[in-house]
Amino acid sequence: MDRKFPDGPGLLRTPVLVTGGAGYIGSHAVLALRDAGWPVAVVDDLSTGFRAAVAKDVPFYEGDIADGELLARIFVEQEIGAIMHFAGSIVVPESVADPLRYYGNNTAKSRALIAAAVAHGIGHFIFSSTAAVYGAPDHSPVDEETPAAPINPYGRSKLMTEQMLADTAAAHEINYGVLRYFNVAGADPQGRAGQSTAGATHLIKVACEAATGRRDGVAIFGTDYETPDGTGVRDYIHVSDLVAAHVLLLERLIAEPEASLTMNCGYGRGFSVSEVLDAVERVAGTEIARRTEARRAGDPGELVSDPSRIRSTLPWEPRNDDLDTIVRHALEWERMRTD
Ligand SMILES: NC(=O)c1ccc[n+]([C@@H]2O[C@H](COP(=O)([O-])OP(=O)(O)OC[C@H]3O[C@@H](n4cnc5c(N)ncnc54)[C@H](O)[C@@H]3O)[C@@H](O)[C@H]2O)c1
Ligand SMILES: O=c1ccn([C@@H]2O[C@H](COP(=O)(O)OP(=O)(O)O[C@H]3O[C@H](CO)[C@@H](O)[C@H](O)[C@H]3O)[C@@H](O)[C@H]2O)c(=O)[nH]1
Repeated sequence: MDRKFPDGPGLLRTPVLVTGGAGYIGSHAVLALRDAGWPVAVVDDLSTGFRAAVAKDVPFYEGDIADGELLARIFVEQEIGAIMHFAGSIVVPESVADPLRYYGNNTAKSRALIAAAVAHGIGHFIFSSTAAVYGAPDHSPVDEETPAAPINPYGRSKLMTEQMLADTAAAHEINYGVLRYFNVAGADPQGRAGQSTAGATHLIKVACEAATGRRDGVAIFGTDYETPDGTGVRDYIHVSDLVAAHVLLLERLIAEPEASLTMNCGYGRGFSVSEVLDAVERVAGTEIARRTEARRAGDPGELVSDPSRIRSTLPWEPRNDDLDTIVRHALEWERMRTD
């Protein structure tokens, strides 16, 4: 069997390099790609990821996305034709405290990766961007025409990479897909992957750790936002639906090599911090101690996607658009933890 044509002639499944494939979202992307028959390789420096998150039979390269020699070797050895770029630093308050680290790891190193991709004729590039590029919009939900106006270094570090990609695709033989994720949560419904991040800061993860006794409780960062109950509102998307969108986007980029796309990735509805904690209590069947703290630096009050573009562009049918399902899968993963 030709590994690029597992179903015979038709869709060319070029080998895909997944950067950050040992991380939370990247490890789910590896599963989704393999489930759909794509050959995959991973590069990850294991700074926040875990070797065990990547199956042993997936070619794994431990190293940095800015290491040009390593990338050149991977591109040749694995006959890479497309990149899904998940590697990066992801914590908003950390980016406020240490901005240069974020501009280094998210912007400068993405530039090195994009340069290597161009130099080696890689045709397609999918980038993990973020709703944080919208900053604190004065309306909700936000569509992609909403001017990007990030309010923290994390969002700015990602927006610059979006801009580099647009300029690069205009000048070179590469097309790209930018997906602006809203809040990613949950775990593989089959229990093959989940979020293992040490010292996680994401609300659903933190709440699940509290529900399983790994934390004393949950701090609610701000109860004075202009939202219905005063706590922050976000659009939580199940990680498996998110990575499914990546696979569809890749097919689209290959089918239409002249076209590049920037799309929100969310469900288009928001839940407040209090509603999320209620859901975790409901699903876990246990109470979570809540304490109120001041707003967190760099946090907008409400961020909800308008998903019209992705819904009209890709044949994307989310399967887990339900807060309790997201929480249930996250909790199941949490309960399987052995560390
Ligand atoms: N989790 C979310 O809610 C969310 C929302 C919007 C966007 N994103 C984006 O999605 C991507 C993946 O996020 P995640 O939640 O899986 O985070 P994660 O920390 O679990 O995964 C990131 C992975 O990248 C690796 N990595 C970091 N810097 C690297 C480097 N220089 N070279 C090689 N590997 C490196 C880490 O070891 C880790 O395995 C990030 O780019 C993030 O900005 C995440
Ligand atoms: O212990 C906690 C953690 C979070 N929150 C609140 O919960 C909401 C969600 O916070 P969090 O889960 O930390 O996500 P965000 O800060 O919204 O950022 C996430 O979502 C962004 C896209 O919206 C991504 O770009 C980021 O990488 C990702 O960290 C916010 O209102 C927070 O203030 C709490 O009240 N207590």
